[in-house]
Amino acid sequence: QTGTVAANPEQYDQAYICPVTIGSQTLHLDFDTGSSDLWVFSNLMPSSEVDGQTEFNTNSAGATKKDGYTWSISYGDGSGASGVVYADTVNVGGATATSQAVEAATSVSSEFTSDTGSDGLLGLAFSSINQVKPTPQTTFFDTVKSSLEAELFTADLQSNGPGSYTFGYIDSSKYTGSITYTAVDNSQGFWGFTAGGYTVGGGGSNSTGTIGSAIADTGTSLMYLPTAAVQSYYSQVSGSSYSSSQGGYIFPCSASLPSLTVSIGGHGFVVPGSNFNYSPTGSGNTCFGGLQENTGIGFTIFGDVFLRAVYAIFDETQGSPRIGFAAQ
Ligand SMILES: O=C(CCCl)NNC1=[NH+]CCN1
Repeated sequence: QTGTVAANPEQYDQAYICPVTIGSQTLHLDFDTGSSDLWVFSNLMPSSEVDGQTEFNTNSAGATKKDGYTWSISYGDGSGASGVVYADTVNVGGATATSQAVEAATSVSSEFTSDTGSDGLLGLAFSSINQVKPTPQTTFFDTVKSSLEAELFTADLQSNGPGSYTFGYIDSSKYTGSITYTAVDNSQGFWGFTAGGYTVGGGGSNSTGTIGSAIADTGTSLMYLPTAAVQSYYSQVSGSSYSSSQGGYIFPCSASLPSLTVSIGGHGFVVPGSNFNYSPTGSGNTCFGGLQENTGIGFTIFGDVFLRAVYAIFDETQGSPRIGFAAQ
């Protein structure tokens, strides 16, 4: 089988939300290659923590409670959720898991309550970091992958317009040129890979360092790189500065933003300057940068700001996982 589902950006491309059918309900979930739990708002939550989201009905006929199973998760941005576990049929654009662990929230943090466009998350990292106790559950991809035409999924994220995820096949209309594959280190449960040198702007190679180990994370809005690369970038943006009150680099919204080219698997991938204007700060006609320092996160994260510039293939067809990128 295969699946194809639209990926609809929230405001400022903060996250990408996809329709998922669970039993007879359709919920809109944030597909997240940086985590491994499929969790949903549910009827078990206090109404004070729900702001218009669709709630999974744990009393529906097809939902089977997994007694004694619980979960609790916290994300890199400090948000979190917790609850209990059911099994139900989950259909993503035609790819169907007949008995998928659906983690019903009993509580969510304020970030999720206020994210009114999302009814939960669908984790697409490795099942080794699933947070269900006493027994970790498989991700949707792990549950269905043996039944897919090919054991892979792809992400085509667009700026300010619908993109898509596919399961089981590569859509050759979504990219130009060839796909560059590179090995994945999933020892920490993420789609980890090694990135090489970088160049700021279209000029010659002006980078000195290399980026090193990184993760591909559709659940993170921005791109977080080592300090040297980030300082090198903003040195080319007039009027930019680090704002401790805003918690990152900002610049005049009228600033001209250079592109950033990153070498992965020996191929240079260009992130256009426009990707680095994330959102207005709300003060002084300054804008918040889509590129920020990785200090304090512990990971270099190629989030949506990068992934919008490429077609990404998350591939387990070779036995060992690999990730592929192509220009789009
Ligand atoms: O938690 C992370 C970072 C992993 Cl290093 N990404 N996924 C996510 N989901 C919601 C917010 N962020």
